[in-house]
Amino acid sequence: MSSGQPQPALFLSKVERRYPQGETSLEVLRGGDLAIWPGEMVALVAPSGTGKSTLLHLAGLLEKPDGGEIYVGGRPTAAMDDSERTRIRREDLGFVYQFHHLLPEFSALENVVIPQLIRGLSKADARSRASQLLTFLGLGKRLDHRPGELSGGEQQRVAIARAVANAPRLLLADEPTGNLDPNTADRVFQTLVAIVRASKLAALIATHNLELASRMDRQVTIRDGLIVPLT
Ligand SMILES: Nc1ncnc2c1ncn2[C@@H]1O[C@H](COP(=O)(O)OP(=O)(O)OP(=O)(O)O)[C@@H](O)[C@H]1O
Repeated sequence: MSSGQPQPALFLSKVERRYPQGETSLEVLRGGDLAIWPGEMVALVAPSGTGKSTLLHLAGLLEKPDGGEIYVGGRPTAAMDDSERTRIRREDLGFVYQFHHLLPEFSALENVVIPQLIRGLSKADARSRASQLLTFLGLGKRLDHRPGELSGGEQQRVAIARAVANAPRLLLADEPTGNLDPNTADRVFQTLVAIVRASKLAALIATHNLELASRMDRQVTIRDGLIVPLT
C-alpha cells in the first residue's frame, strides 16, 4: 500500500491463523479481509470459539498471522521486529478489555497519565489531557480515587480514558461492557461511542450484545474462517 493515499486505520489482508490440533491443525482464520477506515466503528459479533479473540490479538499485533498481512495506518507489520510492533501498539493502538486491568495502587488520573508519560509527554500535559478525558467521561469528581474506590462502570470508563489517552488510530475492545450489569453496560457503552466519535478514532469492538452492536457503523462476523458482514 502506498502512502499519500488515504489509508485504512486497520487492514487485515488474507489473514490466516491456525493452531496445532493433534496431528492436524485447526484453521481459525482462512484468508479473511477486513478494512476499518478512520472514524469508523465496527462491531465484531460471532459465536463463541469462532475466532474473535484470535482476530483481536492479530489486529493488536499480539500474535502474528500464519499467512497474509496486517497493515496499521497503511504500514505492513508482518516483517516488523518486536520493538517496532511494540512501538505501533503503544502509539497507534488502544486496548479495552472485559476486565479493566487498571493499576490498583494508582489513582484514576494517574492510570490515564502513565501511558502518556511512557509515550514521552510532559507530566503537565499528560495530567491536563487525563483530567479532560476523565471529565468528558463523567469522572471529573473521581480523579483522585483509586480503582478499588470506584464502581465497576467507573473503572471501565477509566480504562476507556486510558486506551484513548495517546490518541491511537484504532481502538480495539474485547467485550468492553461484558462484565457490567445491563444498565451500567449501556451507559459505559454510550460514553465509549461518544469518545470514539469525538476523537474520530477507528474502532473494532467485539461484543455479544446485538443491541450495542447495532449502534455501530457496521457489523461483521466470522463464518468458516472468513470475516463477513453480519446478516
Ligand atoms: N493458543 C491456542 N492453541 C490452540 N487452539 C487455540 C488457541 N487459541 C484459540 N484456540 C482455538 O481457536 C478457536 C478460536 O478461539 P478464540 O479464542 O479466538 O474464539 P472466540 O471467538 O474469541 O471465543 P469466545 O467468544 O468464547 O472468547 C477455538 O476453537 C479455540 O479453542
